[in-house]
Amino acid sequence: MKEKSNKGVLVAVAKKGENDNVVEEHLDELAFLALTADITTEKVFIQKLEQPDTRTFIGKGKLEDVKAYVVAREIDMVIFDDDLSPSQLRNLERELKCQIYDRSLLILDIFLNRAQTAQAKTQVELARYQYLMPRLTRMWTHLERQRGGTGTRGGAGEKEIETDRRNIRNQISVLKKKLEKIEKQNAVQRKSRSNIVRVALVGYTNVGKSTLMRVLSKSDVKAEDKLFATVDATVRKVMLNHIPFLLSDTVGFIRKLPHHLIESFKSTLAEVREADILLHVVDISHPAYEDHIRVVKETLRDIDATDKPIIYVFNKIDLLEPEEDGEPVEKMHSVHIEQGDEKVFISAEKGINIGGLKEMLFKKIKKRHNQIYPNYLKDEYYSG
Ligand SMILES: Nc1nc2c(ncn2[C@@H]2O[C@H](COP(=O)(O)OP(=O)(O)OP(=O)(O)O)[C@@H](O)[C@H]2O)c(=O)[nH]1
Ligand SMILES: [Mg+2]
Repeated sequence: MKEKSNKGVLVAVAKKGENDNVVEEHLDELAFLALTADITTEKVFIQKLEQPDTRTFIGKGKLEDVKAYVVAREIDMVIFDDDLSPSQLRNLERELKCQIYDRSLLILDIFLNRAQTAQAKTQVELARYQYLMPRLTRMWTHLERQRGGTGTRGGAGEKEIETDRRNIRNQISVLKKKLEKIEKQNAVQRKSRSNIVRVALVGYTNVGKSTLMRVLSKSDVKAEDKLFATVDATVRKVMLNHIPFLLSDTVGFIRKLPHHLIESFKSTLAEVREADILLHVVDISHPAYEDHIRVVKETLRDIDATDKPIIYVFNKIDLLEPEEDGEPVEKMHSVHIEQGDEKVFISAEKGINIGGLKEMLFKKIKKRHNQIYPNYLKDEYYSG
């Protein structure tokens, strides 16, 4: 649809005492998010501050720098790494006179573009309206007009904003009802599958979940070097030795995933919540993989998906530098996981140690399967 990608500028506040690497890491991720949304990063502005400025997020001097750059280079959007308050958003919009994004809105936009099923689409729309509700400004009407939504035309005065607010409120309740209906249908479907072992792939975004899904289920699942390639849940039936199980692939997690989004994705994430076994996929070649593990664990707690056996699947080992003597790097040995959980090192793309993973997974599946069908092996013996 777009002829050329949008030009963007990233802005972050480095809090006192915050490690430079961490700030850089977060900005790299933000640039990757921007790229996924078809925005190229032209420049990055970082300001060291005790606290973000309550009025304009960054200080006055820095804001002038950003403004000068935006004008000189015809920048389309300025993206802030932290979420902006409604008043910060309004002030920045007035000062910079271009589209202002924060992390949440960027993620919401990406989800909106990627959602395929009615359920995912409805969930994202709901989350987006809930996010926009307190932030109804000129920007909102502008955004809505761009995507042909219900925004008011022309300049948005208080009266128009009030009308928009009423429209959104109506939309929110319509979407909620729609979701309830979809969720009821899905719950019935899930119940009909309750007699089969269920395994869910979880993990940070872009770690290789869909690639692994494709390897394990020998199916054609989309994998891309972009964030949030997968937004909808996919479920496949897979046989391992003689035991069938269901494998689900779903949306990846990220730090500061907008709260509304997690809320409204709870029904998609039911696949994870109701799974018997989790495969927590980690990109061990990523410098921030430990942070990623932490974020995923927090999100799992958020959606009540704890207390399940977990296999940590450390993926992309092909990208690690081997040590001189040919031993895998020390990193692989130093990874700590909780007692009772297991870990395995693989490369989904290069097909390294998939056998090892399958063996580990099979043991867990068999155990669960025997709980569901205590007589299964006996039956097989008699029928065979
Ligand atoms: N080098 C290497 N790249 C891999 C490996 N596994 C996956 N990839 C690449 O990593 C990128 C992301 O893979 P996906 O399978 O889409 O990751 P995902 O976790 O499903 O990502 P989202 O759906 O966006 O959350 C793709 O470019 C894959 O080709 C691996 O073992 N080694
Ligand atoms: Mg995926």
